[in-house]
Amino acid sequence: ANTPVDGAPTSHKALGRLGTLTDLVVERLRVSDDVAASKFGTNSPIDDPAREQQVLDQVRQQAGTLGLDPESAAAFFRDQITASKVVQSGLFARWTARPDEAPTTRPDLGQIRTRLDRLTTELLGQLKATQEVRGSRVPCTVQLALATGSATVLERLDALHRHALDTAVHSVCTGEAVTAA
Ligand SMILES: C=C(O[C@@H]1C=C(C(=O)O)C=C[C@H]1O)C(=O)O
Repeated sequence: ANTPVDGAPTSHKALGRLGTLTDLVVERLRVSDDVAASKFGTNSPIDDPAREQQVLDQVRQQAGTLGLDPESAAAFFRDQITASKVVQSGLFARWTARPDEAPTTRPDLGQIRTRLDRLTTELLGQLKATQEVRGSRVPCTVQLALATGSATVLERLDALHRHALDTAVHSVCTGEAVTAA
């Protein structure tokens, strides 16, 4: 599926019925690189509880409109937030240890958050679209392994982003984010 993010088309890459969902999860992790670049060397902390609350409020509201259980959707997004902070702290550590690898430009956090808000809507759409397959535990586990495995190869994820991806998808098949309202 072609999902316009930031005006630019992104092509569907990861395989199987959870491929598009996984692509969006990876996209959000990549945006976390930009978040880290916007905060590194500034007073902005990696942890921003007020912003997290705003993200989760948007999630609960839009989930309800879609007929997804708001708390299950919020649980999925708490994992996305945890995964984003895994990426951010990993990159902070990397850039502190090797300043030559640190970003030389500082993107605007406000613009990045607008992009994250659009990804929230797209991710919720995919939670809705995958409700059926996510509800069947064994097929879901197989599809998730296929999607994350192919995304890891095709997107050339490094160890940090692979670890963050595992964190981000860990409740996809557990029923946590599955239930209809
Ligand atoms: C991505 C950010 O960093 C953290 C992660 C968040 C997220 O994944 O949505 C929200 C707030 C921060 O705790 C941010 O500050 O926007």
